[in-house]
Amino acid sequence: KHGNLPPGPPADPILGHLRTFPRDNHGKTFYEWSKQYGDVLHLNIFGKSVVVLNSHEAANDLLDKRSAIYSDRPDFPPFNLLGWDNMLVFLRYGPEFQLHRRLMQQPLTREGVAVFRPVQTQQSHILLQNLLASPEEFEAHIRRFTSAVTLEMTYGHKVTSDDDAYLQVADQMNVVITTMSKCSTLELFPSAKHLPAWFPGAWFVRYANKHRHLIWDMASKPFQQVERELAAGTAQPSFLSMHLEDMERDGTRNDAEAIAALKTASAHMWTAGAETTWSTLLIFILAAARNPEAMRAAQAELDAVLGPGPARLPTFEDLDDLPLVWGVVYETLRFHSALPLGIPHRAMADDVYRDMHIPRDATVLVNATALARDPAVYSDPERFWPGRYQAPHSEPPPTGLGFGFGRRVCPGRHLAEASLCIVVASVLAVFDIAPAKDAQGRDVLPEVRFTEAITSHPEPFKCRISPRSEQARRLVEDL
Ligand code: HEM
Repeated sequence: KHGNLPPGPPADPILGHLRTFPRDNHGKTFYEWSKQYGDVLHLNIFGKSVVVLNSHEAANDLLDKRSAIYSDRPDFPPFNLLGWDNMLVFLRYGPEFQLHRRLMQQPLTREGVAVFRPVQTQQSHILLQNLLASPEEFEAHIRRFTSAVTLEMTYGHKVTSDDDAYLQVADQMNVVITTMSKCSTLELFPSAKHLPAWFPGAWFVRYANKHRHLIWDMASKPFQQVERELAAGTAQPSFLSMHLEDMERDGTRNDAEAIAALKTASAHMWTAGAETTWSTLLIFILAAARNPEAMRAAQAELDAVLGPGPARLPTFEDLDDLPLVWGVVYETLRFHSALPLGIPHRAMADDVYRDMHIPRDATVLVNATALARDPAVYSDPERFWPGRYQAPHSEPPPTGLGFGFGRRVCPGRHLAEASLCIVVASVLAVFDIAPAKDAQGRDVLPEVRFTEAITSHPEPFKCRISPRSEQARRLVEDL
């Protein structure tokens, strides 16, 4: 009655695509399949429909234009076990979703996030100092940047040393997030518990039970501290303090349900924002080490705006004059997404698209690898080319493939873009990033290898990060 399901590779009559479902390289495999079968693919996993969208057209048509029926989420058993099912990212579409979405979105508008600029600027300066002192530890320094920025933006808590108590809880949270995000795409399906033994086992059940208390440490202790600081009049402006002050004003401060939602939303800033921003900044460093020419063009632009040398460090006010720095940020998002298959959506009703039947309850994935190479949108897609977003080429920024679609689009995208942009501008202003050298002094280009999970980041790699000039070194030393 609804027409045929979208095409896909041949399926086993009983197991469906279970054996064909790629165990790694999901994005690349789906992309290859899409060239053969079309941009909308259908897979059957234990009788459950999985639809993979491989073009901007399909993603926009379904997730944006028909968002009224594509804004639900499937269940996420591993994360439910952790007690995270009441976090926005995992919430089913409905009134609770609306409440959490409002809480997240309100302070994080394009204009609203400007209040966090001093925190991002200060922490980016600490990042520069750390990179100068021990450049080979860039991964840890970037981790510290995202942790400190998230803690201060969410709770107004300033990290002043590595022994900071909240930083330690945050570090533990980071480990949990990284470990849990190793759940493969297949483990996200409720049918995962029926998977045969050759699939990764139910390791996450034990792991989740052991670590579920952490999120409450993260949610409760800083929350109480901000309440105390507000009472004493010493609270720094933060996501949480701004919301609590608003609630005081509209008389909802004693509404237990609203307070519980706010506590969860604050902890969620962490689980949703820190890992993704860290991964994306590592992807930037990898891209920079592999594409020094592309970076030199952005560095020339920085010198023109800041004065040669550079004469000073960039500020947020400079960013409007730095289209190539934005180009590097956009190319980083396009080069590899920290969420290569986005976060799964769920179809809330039967639908027909281009004569194809999309069944109700189908899990709908967006394949960022394919969108990054969409011939209708990007020319010469394998080339890392920050200039593609400027006139006369004016290719569109990879907002959808980076931050998602429709009513579930990432509410932290303006905050994330601000962090990415100020770090990329500051790092490129003072450092050259180059491939590591082998024993014979030859360049060793870092390989393009990423971890395979819900979130994804580069496998450990080496590169050289060194000051661009004596003036650049002094600028960082004098911070
Ligand atoms: C570079 C950094 C980031 C990237 C690449 C990223 C990407 C994404 C993507 C692809 C989605 C899925 C959208 C969809 O379902 O269509 C998402 C959702 C989400 N992101 Fe981000 N994000 C980043 C940073 C942040 C930050 C800093 C926050 C903190 C406020 C945040 C909060 C969220 C939340 C709460 C959701 C779930 C929204 C919902 O289900 O309605 N993200 N993000």
